[in-house]
Amino acid sequence: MITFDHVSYQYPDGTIALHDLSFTLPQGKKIALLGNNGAGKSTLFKHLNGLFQPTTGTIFMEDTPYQYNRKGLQALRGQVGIVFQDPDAQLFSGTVEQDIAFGPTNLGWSSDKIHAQVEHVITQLELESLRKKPIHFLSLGQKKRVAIAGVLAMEPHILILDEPSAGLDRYYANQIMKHLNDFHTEERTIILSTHDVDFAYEWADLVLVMQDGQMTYMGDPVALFEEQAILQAAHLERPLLFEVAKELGIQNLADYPRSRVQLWEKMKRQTTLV
Ligand SMILES: Nc1ncnc2c1ncn2[C@@H]1O[C@H](COP(=O)(O)OP(=O)(O)OP(=O)(O)O)[C@@H](O)[C@H]1O
Repeated sequence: MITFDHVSYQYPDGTIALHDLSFTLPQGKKIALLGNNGAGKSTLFKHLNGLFQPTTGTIFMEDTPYQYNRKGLQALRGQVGIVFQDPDAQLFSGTVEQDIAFGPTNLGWSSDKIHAQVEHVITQLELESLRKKPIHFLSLGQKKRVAIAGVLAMEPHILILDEPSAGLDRYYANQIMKHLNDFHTEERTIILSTHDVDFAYEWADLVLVMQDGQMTYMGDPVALFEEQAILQAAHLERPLLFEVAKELGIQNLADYPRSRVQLWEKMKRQTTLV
């Protein structure tokens, strides 16, 4: 559980990117952060793993304020893993397998555990054919998958991903989401930013909306898409499934399937019954 208490952040050029944010991110949820370009999503994420320190306000892990000294940051980064929007910001070792091993090595794990973990994520993310390849020869989408593999290998309790599917083709975007769902447990929180409202509606337990450095919504994904004023201000459209339900005159949207597969099953059942 991470809590922001009146957190603001100002870049050195004077831009205020976070305005007095106070909220708690509960443990074990799948959280989608929505917001248009420049809303403050990446800036917020960089605070979650201690890369940025608030200009004013405090961030807590459980009840303990973040410590920005070497020891505090090392402990924090064992718990909070982040995948940046730009994979070049986090890949620096020679080959794919060396890069994936880098994080677990920094956590001081035994070589057996590191080896087992690296093998596991290489298989999971279908990186066998690339394992010996130098990072700088990889395509953007391949780099992104390696960056995600490197963070998954550390098994963080809180996993943050800044637009994980941007730059990936549909096959790998779906694969990544499947692996994230497998990775998610009641103890592990996944927080990702996305511009894809359809995906957020289907996937998330909890949705956050940012606009101009402020949090304008935090709550249930179904309730969000009834909030026309918030959607308009954040330039968000309604998800297709939500629109379909509305079109069909369904009143209780909370009971309506948020997954395409469930919706399809429901429609098939209804058609057979009619
Ligand atoms: N290094 C920086 N110096 C000054 N201003 C910055 C810097 N980085 C970001 N900003 C500004 O901070 C604000 C928030 O930017 P941020 O990158 O957090 O937004 P975002 O929601 O992640 O956007 P996107 O969806 O485009 O990735 C923007 O106004 C941006 O111009």
